[in-house]
Amino acid sequence: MRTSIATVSISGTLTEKLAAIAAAGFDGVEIFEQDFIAHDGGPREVGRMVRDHGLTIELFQPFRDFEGLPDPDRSRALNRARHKFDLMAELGCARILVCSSVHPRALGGIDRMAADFHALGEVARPYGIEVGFEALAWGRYVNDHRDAWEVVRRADHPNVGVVLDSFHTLARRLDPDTIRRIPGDRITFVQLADAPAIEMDLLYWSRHFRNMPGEGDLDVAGFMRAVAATGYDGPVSLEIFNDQFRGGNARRIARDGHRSLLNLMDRVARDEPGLPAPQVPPPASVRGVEFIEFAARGDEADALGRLLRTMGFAAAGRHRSKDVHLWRQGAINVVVNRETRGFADTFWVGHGTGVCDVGLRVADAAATVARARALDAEVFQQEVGPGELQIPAIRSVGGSVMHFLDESSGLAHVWETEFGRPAGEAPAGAGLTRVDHVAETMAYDEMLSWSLFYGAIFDTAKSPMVDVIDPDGLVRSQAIRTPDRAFRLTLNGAETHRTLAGHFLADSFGSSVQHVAFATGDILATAAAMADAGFAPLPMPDNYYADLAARFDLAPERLEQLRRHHVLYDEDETGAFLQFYSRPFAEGLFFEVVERRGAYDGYGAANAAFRIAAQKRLMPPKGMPGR
Ligand SMILES: O=C(O)c1ccc(O)c(O)c1
Ligand SMILES: [Mg+2]
Repeated sequence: MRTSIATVSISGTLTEKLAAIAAAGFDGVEIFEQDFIAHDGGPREVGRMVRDHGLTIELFQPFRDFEGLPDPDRSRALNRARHKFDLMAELGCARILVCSSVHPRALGGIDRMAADFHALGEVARPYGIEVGFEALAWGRYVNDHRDAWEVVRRADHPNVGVVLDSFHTLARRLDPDTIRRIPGDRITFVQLADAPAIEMDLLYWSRHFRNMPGEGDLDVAGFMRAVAATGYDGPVSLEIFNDQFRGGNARRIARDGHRSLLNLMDRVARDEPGLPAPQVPPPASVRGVEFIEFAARGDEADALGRLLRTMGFAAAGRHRSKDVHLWRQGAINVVVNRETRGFADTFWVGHGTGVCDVGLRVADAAATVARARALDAEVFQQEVGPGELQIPAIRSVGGSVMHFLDESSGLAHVWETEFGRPAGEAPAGAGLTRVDHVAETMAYDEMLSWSLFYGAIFDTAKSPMVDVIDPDGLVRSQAIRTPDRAFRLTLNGAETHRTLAGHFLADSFGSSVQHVAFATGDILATAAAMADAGFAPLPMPDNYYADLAARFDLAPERLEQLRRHHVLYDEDETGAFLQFYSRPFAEGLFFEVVERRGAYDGYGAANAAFRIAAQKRLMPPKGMPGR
């Protein structure tokens, strides 16, 4: 499969766009006419610049308002096409996209349009140019790929085919399986884009909100499966009109695009029978969180240790050769790394106290890294000391790392090997059993990147995005989880620096884990045990409990227990959710304790605004000593 991307998808000048596209590993580009016209350099120079990057110009586009016109508009349109074909000859490009007309004088008529395309095919033939007809979702007479194909079929010209664009098909909720009846050799070109499910005008949605396959809510994989079933073997190209991407980092957007295409084609090869076998290991199956590692120093490391102790964790040993300490409870391993060399040190210097490493239990650690590498992730390796295992790892959010452990390769013995403590001998403590979820905070414009990263590498599904109201702005939250819920992750995107998440980003110098939630089977017993050990929960105001009494049918004694332990409550048709929080530590990190009842699958979004307000009350005012 040849990968391609439209220049319109990337920010910057044409020169910058091409450099970013080439660096991301694409094979080719669609030259968007606007990008060419704005460039100061002729078509031969542009053609050379593209080829110097090792790229092919797969398509020139768009050619608008061509079909169904009365004369003299019709002959003018054919003349306009000749000009473009001359230009394409100089560029070195042999495919052009003609998008369906929105011209006020266009007359429609399927045979009239077919005759126009036959005539255009005759003009294109001596140039060796292929013309592809695309149905814009808002086209005047043609706005459905089935009609575009009928025009092409009746045009019956070897230089005329159909262009399929997933956005136009899926946005109009057309059944992508109708593509299966088009012969693959009549498909000139295939464009892919996803988009978030928002009800709005089609043209506006298309020009501002498209995103990479897997970043939105459309069934781009179903669309591409249908295309693959036709036998189409030409380039597959991203065409993403997105306001955020236009202003974003060109290299990151291009890398995300490449990753999304590889991921999509891998999923298609797995799901559509009869295609060549996938080249990379399958999406990794995550079994749970094996450890959370903090980089910390001095007083902050001591304070973290005290906090863990009040939460029921036991000090479970020191690393054989390093200043690294293990805390345990239930199946939870928290590692506090105080080393002044190596990766944790680098992380600490950049971020201060924070989660530098998350260890995941996976089905196959080596295969997980192989898939991540194939999807353009950065493999992480650090020199191992005496008595240490080389555990497969990759770079993750904000320069942190993610390690992978499995049963089969002996990596499960890491605790015994490095700490002299076999797994499974942890105390029950305050009743915390496992990590429920890990919450990462990032700038809003990084959220799609990281949700694609996790979605592509791991076997996960994402929940609809939720808006969380901070007193000083909006925070968006996207949850990602494995099918069995053994691993849950939330990504929180801050739009302003005045939100709690925004402060955290500023104070910890970039994206990283802001909180870790631990699960308990009995939150009131856990809260009581922690209180006995000296734990101070995040205090919630009485107003919150008065409102709970109004919203839910809770017995007064129950409500009083929740209030006493500062436990927040939510319920829906599937079950109930109880949660309480620690007070913030270091640069705004915190812990959460949760109990899920029934099949409750959320994160207490209804409580988030009140939790954030409570946390903000504990923050020292800006400009005061201590900040
Ligand atoms: O928004 C547009 O006009 C437009 C132009 C060309 C395309 O290929 C497309 O999908 C949309
Ligand atoms: Mg298109």
